Amino acid sequence: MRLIIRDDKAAASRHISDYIISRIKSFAPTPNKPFVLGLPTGSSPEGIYKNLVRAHKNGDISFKDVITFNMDEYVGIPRDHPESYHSFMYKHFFSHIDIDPANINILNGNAPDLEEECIAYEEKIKRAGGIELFLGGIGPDGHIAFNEPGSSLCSRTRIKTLAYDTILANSRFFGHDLNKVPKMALTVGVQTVMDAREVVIIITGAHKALALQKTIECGVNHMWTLSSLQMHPHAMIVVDEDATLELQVKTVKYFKSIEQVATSQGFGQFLPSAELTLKKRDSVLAQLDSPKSPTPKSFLMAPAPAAVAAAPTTPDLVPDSMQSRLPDSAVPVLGLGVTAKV
Ligand SMILES: N[C@@H]1[C@@H](O)[C@H](O)[C@@H](COP(=O)(O)O)O[C@@H]1O
Repeated sequence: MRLIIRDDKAAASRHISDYIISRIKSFAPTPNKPFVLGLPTGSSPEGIYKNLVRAHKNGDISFKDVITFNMDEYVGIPRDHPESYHSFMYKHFFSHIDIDPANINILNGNAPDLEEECIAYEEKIKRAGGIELFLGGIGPDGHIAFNEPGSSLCSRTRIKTLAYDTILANSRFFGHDLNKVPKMALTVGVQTVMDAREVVIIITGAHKALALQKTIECGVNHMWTLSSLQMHPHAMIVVDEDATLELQVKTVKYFKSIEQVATSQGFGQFLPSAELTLKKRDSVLAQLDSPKSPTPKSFLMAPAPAAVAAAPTTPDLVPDSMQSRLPDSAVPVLGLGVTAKV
């Protein structure tokens, strides 16, 4: 998991919108190979949508060959209700970009058979080839989509009763009247999110600091459903400084240094395309199976001690802020050809 820490919400949003744009561009979607994007609602992603709309208007990105699947929708309020997630998505995103309306998928909280609606949604995701990147936010209790505390970490799209905390948190959109907040929703499951090839989450504000701490520093736990991301091979959480308030200083420094070192080495959040990974795998298997290419004997031999001792230190591997923490003399590190100061 990557944790990216930015000074404030605007910078965190910018990081994510730039990242989504570069992912879509490098994927180079076509009508036959669309980019499948999972999307959230809420105040957290508003800045991201604003940036994506601006980039589209500047001619920097097209959503023509992008298929979207939204995370969730309330049950029982009209589609055109100003607080429905349909309305939210059109207001903040879909009405301002060149997406084909046929490519927009949002759960229908007024479907005659809600269970069928959920089954069909999972099937549609599968038929679209699976979600390439799922963007999400979280509730203060650590829920992802509407997967409230105690949700099964294997859950799929289904009908969900909302927790009192969530009803309370969302009442701000309904004139602070708890009676007006829908009590049920349709939501993708934790497993639906986990099945995405990549998950990117935005978390900002001190009121979400405990949820971030539980997600990152504690174990995988159904009471904090986002903690399931610890089991995802490509997860990135982007936060502002306020959201880190409950984290240990050590955790914050660790993730900051990881980002610094990775950037200095030219590794951002790099995700090779699924096709490229498969091609590489085929080529590796072919090499392993080929009698012509055994591992060269010279590679298997121990490195010459003189060469190890003479190897230069590699300050590039250590960010500037940590240079002063390096001890003084250089010694070889486990024959890796890398030396560190002691
Ligand atoms: N179902 C949504 C979630 O998907 C969202 O992450 C959460 C946080 O919203 P906000 O970003 O406004 O804090 O609200 C709702 O519960």
